[in-house]
Amino acid sequence: MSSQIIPVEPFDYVVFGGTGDLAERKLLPALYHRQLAGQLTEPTRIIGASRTAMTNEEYRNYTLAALKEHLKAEELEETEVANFLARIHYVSVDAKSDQGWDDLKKLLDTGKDIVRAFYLAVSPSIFGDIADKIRDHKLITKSTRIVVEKPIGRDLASAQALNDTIGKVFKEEQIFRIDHYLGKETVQNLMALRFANALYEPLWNSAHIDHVQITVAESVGLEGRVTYYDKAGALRDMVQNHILQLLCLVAMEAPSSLDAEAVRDEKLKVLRSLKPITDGNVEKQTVRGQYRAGASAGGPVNGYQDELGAASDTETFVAIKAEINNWRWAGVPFYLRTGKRLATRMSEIVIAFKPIPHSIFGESAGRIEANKLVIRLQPDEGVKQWLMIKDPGPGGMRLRHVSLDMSFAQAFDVRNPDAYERLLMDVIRSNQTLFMRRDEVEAAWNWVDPILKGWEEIGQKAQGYTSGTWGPSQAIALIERDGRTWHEND
Ligand SMILES: NC(=O)C1=CN([C@@H]2O[C@H](COP(=O)(O)OP(=O)(O)OC[C@H]3O[C@@H](n4cnc5c(N)ncnc54)[C@H](OP(=O)(O)O)[C@@H]3O)[C@@H](O)[C@H]2O)C=CC1
Ligand SMILES: O=C1O[C@H](COP(=O)(O)O)[C@@H](O)[C@H](O)[C@H]1O
Repeated sequence: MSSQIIPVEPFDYVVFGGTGDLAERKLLPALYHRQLAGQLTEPTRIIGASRTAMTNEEYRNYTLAALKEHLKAEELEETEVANFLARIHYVSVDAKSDQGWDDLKKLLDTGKDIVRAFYLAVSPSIFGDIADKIRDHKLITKSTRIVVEKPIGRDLASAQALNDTIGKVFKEEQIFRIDHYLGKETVQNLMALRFANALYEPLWNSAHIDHVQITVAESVGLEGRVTYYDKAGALRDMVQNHILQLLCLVAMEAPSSLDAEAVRDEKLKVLRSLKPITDGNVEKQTVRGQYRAGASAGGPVNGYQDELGAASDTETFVAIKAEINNWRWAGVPFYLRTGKRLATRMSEIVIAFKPIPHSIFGESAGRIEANKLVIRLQPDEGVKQWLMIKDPGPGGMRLRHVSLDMSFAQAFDVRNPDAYERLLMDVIRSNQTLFMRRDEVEAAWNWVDPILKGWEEIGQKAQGYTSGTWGPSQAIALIERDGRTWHEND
């Protein structure tokens, strides 16, 4: 089964930070995949831009090396690779001086009538410089967009300042704030599951749902992003953006359509309904953790501070009991957790339904488990609905908890595209549905800021946990205090 690929109109994608990690690992491979899928049309160009001096030829070799490193050999079809490399250009540009900007303008002027996208795959500290240079060198055409990577700020004030800086040069409808989780297939499927089926929506509220769990577990550690991560920590790195976006998709009302404003209006209402976690309850409702030496699938691993080479209290794990103050969700806790160097790489959303009100089965039938809907985001994307059924056979009424499984890999014989593939093309299509609007980002910080402040004020320390486990024991206590348990990997 395959879905139809609709080509996009020709574009110039200028990737500031074209020699950086994100471009190498994600952006160039994603754009190549779109070439392979037949989605790129003539005269599309991809223009790397950063300070390093390089010729077009050298950047094509860099791109080829990135494709070889990050894609499977069978994906590198000779003709497609050659066609893709022909689209690649490079301009040495410094965000902080006038170096290279005239060259960039000259190159872009040869594609004046096509869509122009500027991707800021650079440190946020130079977003403002780049936006100003784009304006000063008159690089904005009537079909220009700008793509902004996370982190958008480190608190509400800095996010507002960053949004102001970019907003001085670009209109909101030209600004695409990436949250790559929104580009993941299963995350979009969450909307399909909720709003393309009549089955769940009547049950999707506090009358029928006991609680929700959102877990984004990583088995990797710092992965070289030491300087950034130690200043950020798990709350800023994962919760403020990805996890809150997942929470919004679970909790929002049905938007009137898939239109960007309709969807983002509904997400915003959820963010604004989150009950603040402030000094008084921050200790009870949040857990900070940091990995210590332990094991990963590849063998023994160092602790966070050994990797960092310095003492640090930055959290690499966070668990939170969040609550939403509205009619649909009053009294339904959302347990959130994310961390690095956990037992396995696994992201999932668990909708835990309430138990049946009365059992007609005797004790011999066994324990009746409450229904659960498990939406697996990665790996092994799919959906499992846990139900009670009768154990087959003549041995009387014995009940069993079993799952109806829908594995996407088995149901659809297609490659699961990387999130960036979808998002990069949505920018060209000018579709902002899967991008964050300014007010959403700021509403998310508005909820996160008091937690950060609370941690500082009460001096809440990161609890050590052994690498390769599920985080500090306090995270288990957080949910068990409420008579519930984290869903086990099955
Ligand atoms: N890497 C990842 O997995 C992710 C990254 N991000 C975000 O993406 C952005 C880029 O991250 P990443 O690729 O890891 O960073 P890197 O440090 O690997 O790359 C930074 C890039 O910026 C360029 N650069 C630095 N200074 C200037 C300047 N003055 N003018 C022009 N170009 C400059 C560098 O090239 P040169 O030195 O040649 O100028 C380099 O290409 C960051 O905001 C990060 O938070 C977000 C999610 C994931
Ligand atoms: O944005 C980020 O996401 C990655 C995890 O993304 P995934 O697609 O691999 O689940 C995380 O490792 C990184 O710290 C964070 O900045």
